[in-house]
Amino acid sequence: MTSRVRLTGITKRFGPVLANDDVDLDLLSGEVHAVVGENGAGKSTLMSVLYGSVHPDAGQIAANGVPVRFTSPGDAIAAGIGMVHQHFQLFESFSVTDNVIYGAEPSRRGVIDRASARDRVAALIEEYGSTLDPSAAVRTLPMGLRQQVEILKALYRHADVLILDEPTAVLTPAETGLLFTSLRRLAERGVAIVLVTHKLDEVMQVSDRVTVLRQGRVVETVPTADTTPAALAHAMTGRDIETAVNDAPASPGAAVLTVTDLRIPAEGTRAAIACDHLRVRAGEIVGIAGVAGNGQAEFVQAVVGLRPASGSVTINDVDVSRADVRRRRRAGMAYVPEDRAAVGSARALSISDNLAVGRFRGWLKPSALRRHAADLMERNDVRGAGPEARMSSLSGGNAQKVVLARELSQRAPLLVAENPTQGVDVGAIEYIHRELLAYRAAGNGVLLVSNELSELIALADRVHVLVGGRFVASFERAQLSEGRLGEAMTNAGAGAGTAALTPPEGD
Ligand SMILES: Nc1ncnc2c1ncn2[C@@H]1O[C@H](COP(=O)(O)OP(=O)(O)OP(=O)(O)O)[C@@H](O)[C@H]1O
Repeated sequence: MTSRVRLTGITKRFGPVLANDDVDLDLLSGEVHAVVGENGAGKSTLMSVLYGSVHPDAGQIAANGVPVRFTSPGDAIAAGIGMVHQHFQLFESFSVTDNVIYGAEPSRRGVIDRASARDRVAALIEEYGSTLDPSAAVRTLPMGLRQQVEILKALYRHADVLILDEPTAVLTPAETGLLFTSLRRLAERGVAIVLVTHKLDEVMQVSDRVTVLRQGRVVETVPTADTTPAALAHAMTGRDIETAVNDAPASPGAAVLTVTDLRIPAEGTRAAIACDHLRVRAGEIVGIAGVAGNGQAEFVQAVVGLRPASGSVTINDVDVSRADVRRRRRAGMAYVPEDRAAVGSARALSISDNLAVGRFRGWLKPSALRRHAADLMERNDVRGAGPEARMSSLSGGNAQKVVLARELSQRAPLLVAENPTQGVDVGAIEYIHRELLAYRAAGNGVLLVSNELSELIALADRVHVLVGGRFVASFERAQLSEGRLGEAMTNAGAGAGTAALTPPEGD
């Protein structure tokens, strides 16, 4: 295999942080190359350098052996480099075709040549082996197909280097399988694929080689066949990672959350959401499993007070059915939202301010706030420039740790945690899982919504499965397995009508 793009000696500093330190990365035509590392190790920075959106302080890029300089993503795209962002950049109301061609429409005598655009997109869809309907509006598509639109956008622009940033975070297991088959096919046709991910089992499954970054430096680049997930985790963190498991007997106390007859009407393409009864008791972790987009986000919003719903919600014996988030928090709720950038944090404020939100009342000395922040950052291993750095300067995983640290430190009787380990590294997952188990052991209750079945199986005392807005099945801890949960999640059509009621547990 020949070198398609070679990065040599890439160095990038953000103030005091050395995000990339003399990094070499050689991407070969026809390989899937995984890039792994802890949160803040410099993966996104390196990819941004490759995509022309970050300018390195030092280092060179060569494309097909020829030195190039990227001053913008436009230059990188012109050099055949495509990026599939973690958060899709699509127009919801546009069709698949219009999204793919947007900004690169073929024209004939100054007029958009729709016929040739349609033909090319149809040919690409076929070549990619996709089932996409080119005229479908993107808003009607599930995540896996939206992602295909993003990939087709890059291929339409003739990309033969494809960067994918955490591409499976929002996919179902089946969609992930399809994506990997497609990636392997693209690689066989000579495309160089870079996969940035925290999921080491996926690295093992799909990649040919893997580069490990640690604190801005390359630790190693190895053939995937010559390594193991444990060895990669050790290379990333410098220590052995142990998985935390809920093995302490449950001794649940009083209910800290009771949801009864909750209803959210259907909206647009989203089905109505119904929950007849769900309860979280002190000292237990109750999981909600389901594929993203099946109503989990809306259900959580209704529980925490961000979305109106009929029915009743009680937190710690206080009826909060009509209360806003603030009053629910006062009743004893902490909340780790999935979208920590938009909902969980104020990106323009400092880390210190973000850690203090909702924690203190009255007047506080800035020095005390800073000490509190420095302490929480240290205990939670938040890697950034310091308490006064802006939240927006943190890497994704470190931003998540800040939100989690703040919410856990409230020691509220009820914690609602929505995909708390999405985008965080193996070491942080271990840490967050231990913290959630400690929260349970301290006699608090956790409602854990997660797309990761392994997370629910490791931690939850009971799991409810949500499909198409309805709770279709419930499993006690002893019954939990990937097979059972996966089956309940995919048998939506069969199960939804018959088992829509969540049985009241022990009532
Ligand atoms: N625009 C920026 N301003 C200041 N610091 C930054 C900026 N971008 C990145 N950093 C810092 O550079 C370091 C590397 O960040 P980067 O986002 O590349 O890490 P990452 O490996 O992608 O992490 P994650 O897995 O959490 O996404 C981090 O310490 C981060 O705080």
